[in-house]
Amino acid sequence: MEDWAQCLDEAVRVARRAGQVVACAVQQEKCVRSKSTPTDLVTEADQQVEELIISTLRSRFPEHRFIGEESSAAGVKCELTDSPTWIIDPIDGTCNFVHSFPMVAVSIGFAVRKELEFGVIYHCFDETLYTARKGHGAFRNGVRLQVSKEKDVSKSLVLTEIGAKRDSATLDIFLGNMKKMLSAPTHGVRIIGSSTLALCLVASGSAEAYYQFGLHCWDIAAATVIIREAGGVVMDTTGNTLDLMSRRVVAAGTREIADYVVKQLQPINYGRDDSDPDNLALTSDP
Ligand SMILES: O=P(O)(O)O[C@H]1[C@H](O)[C@@H](O)[C@H](O)[C@H](O)[C@@H]1O
Ligand SMILES: [Mg+2]
Ligand SMILES: [Mg+2]
Repeated sequence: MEDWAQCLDEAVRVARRAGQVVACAVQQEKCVRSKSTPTDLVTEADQQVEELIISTLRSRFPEHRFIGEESSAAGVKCELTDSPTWIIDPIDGTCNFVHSFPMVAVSIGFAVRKELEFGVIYHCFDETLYTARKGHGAFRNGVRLQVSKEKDVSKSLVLTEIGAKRDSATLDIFLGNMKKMLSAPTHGVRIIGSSTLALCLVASGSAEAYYQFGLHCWDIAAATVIIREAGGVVMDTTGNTLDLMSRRVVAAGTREIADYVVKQLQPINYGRDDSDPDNLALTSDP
């Protein structure tokens, strides 16, 4: 039985270090560019922090593989194999980072034989550390986490994120999905600009559900372990098993709330993280 505790310890160390770099960089002048769309932002800090994380981990674990948001943006193939693989979002909430809006995290997930083994998410503004290892529970600053056990959707708070596509057809579907949630009626819907921190709020029992089309494997990986180890469910937006590379997710404290959310959603097609670049044309149709 492999023991990945050493890898988890290293992930915590480098996440904290990366988080401190982000917390310093947020006060500096930023060079902002866009990637897939004008609202899909990236800064030099995203690239430098990813380089810091990957170079640190690669020096400790040279035989491991790495999937990073900014490496993928630079053309490195996003491929999950059976090898021990680190799945990294160096700055989750880059738009928030650009605006100094205090919801920004470093997310480091780890998978072996395509199974998620542990996740670490560090909230850079308030130094909150979320950790979870498969079979060992989920924690926030060392205190065990428990999801909300609410089954009644009319007593639920639901979180989502907008995603990068802002064409009219996509926005109609996005707003239609939000209208379905608001007219359930749920207590409310919140968008905080960081999918990983939103998912950690579900793991903490501070919200009952999260759904999104358009996030990536590096947004989902670490948070999935944290929610599952806090007693929650993470699945595909069809209600089937989670597909880490599918760019879509539903997460909830209870299966009942997850199933309700799944039934309301109209899909938005963002393609896949592991599709070839020439398949990206598929993502033009919502
Ligand atoms: O690019 P970063 O790492 O900031 O991640 C965000 C995505 O860019 C958004 O599309 C998505 O909607 C979420 O806000 C996600 O956190
Ligand atoms: Mg990011
Ligand atoms: Mg992200």
